[in-house]
Order: sequence, then C-alpha cells, then structure tokens
Amino acid sequence: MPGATAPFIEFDRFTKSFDAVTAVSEMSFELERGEFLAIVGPSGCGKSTLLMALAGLTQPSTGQVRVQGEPVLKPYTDLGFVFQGAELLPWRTALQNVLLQSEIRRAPRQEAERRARELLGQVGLGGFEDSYPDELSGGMQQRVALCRALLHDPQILVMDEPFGALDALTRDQIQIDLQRMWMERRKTVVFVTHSIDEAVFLADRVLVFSPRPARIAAEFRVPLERPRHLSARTGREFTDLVGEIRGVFENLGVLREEPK
Ligand SMILES: Nc1ncnc2c1ncn2[C@@H]1O[C@H](COP(=O)(O)OP(=O)(O)OP(=O)(O)O)[C@@H](O)[C@H]1O
Repeated sequence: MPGATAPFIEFDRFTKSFDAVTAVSEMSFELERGEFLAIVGPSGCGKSTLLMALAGLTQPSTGQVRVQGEPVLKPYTDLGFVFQGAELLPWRTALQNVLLQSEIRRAPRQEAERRARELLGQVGLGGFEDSYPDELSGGMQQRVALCRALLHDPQILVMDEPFGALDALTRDQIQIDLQRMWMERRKTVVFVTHSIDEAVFLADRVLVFSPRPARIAAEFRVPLERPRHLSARTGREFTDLVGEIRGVFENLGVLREEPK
C-alpha cells in the first residue's frame, strides 16, 4: 500500500513556472497527518501557487505533490479551501452557502443540513443561519466560509491568508476559534499568512519562504503548549520566536530599517 509509510503530504522538488517566471523552485517538505503548518513569505513568492498545487488545481512544472503517497493529479474531495475573501454567494443565506458543496456533490440533504447547522453553531453563528452575506460582518462571513470548507469533513484544510482582511480584534477571536476547532478535529492544516504573530500563535511549525522563486529560508517548531491563550503573545518564548522569524526576513532583505 503506497500510503502506509509515506508522509501524509509531501512536496517533492516542487517547481512551478509561468512562462518566464519561476514562482516556486525545487521545494521539498512534508507534513504529518494532523499537523498545523503555517507558511509566511513575502508577497508574490509563490505561496498561493503551492496551495493550488496541493489542491490539484494546478500541476507542477517539475517535481511532485503527493498525498498519502499518491501524486496529486487533479482536484479531490478530501480537502477544504478557505480564501482571503469569504467568496459567499450573495443571494444565498449563511446556511445555503455552507450547503453549496453538498448540493454540488448531491450529498443527502438532511444529514448535510444537520452538519451545517452544527458547524455554524460551533463558530458562534447559531441564529444567523438565515442571514444573507450582506447582513454579516467580515469576520462572520469568513466563519461561514470555514464551515463551507469543513462541511464534507475533509482531512486537509488549506487556508490562504484567510484572516488578512479582518480587523485586529475579530482576527484575535477567529484565531482562538480556529485553534479550538483544530484541536477538536485535528485536520491537517496548511495556513498561509503574512503575519508572523498569527503563524506562531496557530501553528505547530512555521516555514519561512524567500522572495520569488520561493525556497524554504528557515523552519521553526513552535513549542508553545495548547490551547494557546492570547496572553501567550506577550510571553518570552513567543516574542523570541517572532523576533527570530523577523530576523530571517531582515537577512533576506525583505524587511529593512532604512530605505533602499
Ligand atoms: N496563473 C498564473 N499565470 C502567470 N503567472 C502567475 C500565475 N499565478 C501566479 N503567477 C505568478 O507567480 C508568482 C507567485 O504568485 P502567488 O500568487 O503564488 O504568490 P503569493 O506568495 O501567494 O503572493 P501574495 O502573498 O501576494 O498573495 C507571482 O509572480 C505571480 O504573478
């Protein structure tokens, strides 16, 4: 059985070029089942490209992406995707938006609706099932998008800067909620963010990408106990790790004190 001993997810010398632009070059890393991995990197370095390849929405130029030992050659159902914008359909209620996937997949309606209501309740949206997107705040919309991604109970959850457009307080709360849901469900999460704090707060491991073509410039394990509380962010271990990651970006020339 190919998946028995293989890493759960494996990027194996993954390279992706678009005409003359190489977005990602010879990238190799692995994820364990149930791991929460964060990726931080400068804008345009190829993070979204990598997620698209994991989802089977784009193919490598060279190298492979494998899930349970099998190359990813097309989109598959065992993965949920949350984008930066919630991308909800404005003419459908919160519940109907969450149910969209199940309708496309023709899953049994009653069970899907029970699960959708349960998920909405778990993210604090009980009572908002029949609200339309324009009646919900940005944070609430993103929670609906999270429920939509989790409805079919995929093993892999891919999140591309999901909280980037939220205000700071909403972002704090949704990070806490995501951590709780992850601890309950243990999905394998690949989470892209521009925020070093967010990466350290949420992840078991942080990969730091170089400017394009993306390479792994550094890798950090986050030794903080879970559940992590917001107060952990002022603790020594947290601030030291954030400082170390910021140092990597300074060394890469991505962050500078002085103008060029
Ligand atoms: N379909 C495409 N066709 C041509 N070039 C593309 C395509 N998709 C991505 N690129 C290029 O590949 C590079 C990486 O893009 P990508 O969106 O993966 O970066 P990113 O790290 O996710 O950026 P950001 O953090 O700003 O969202 C960019 O230079 C981009 O212009």
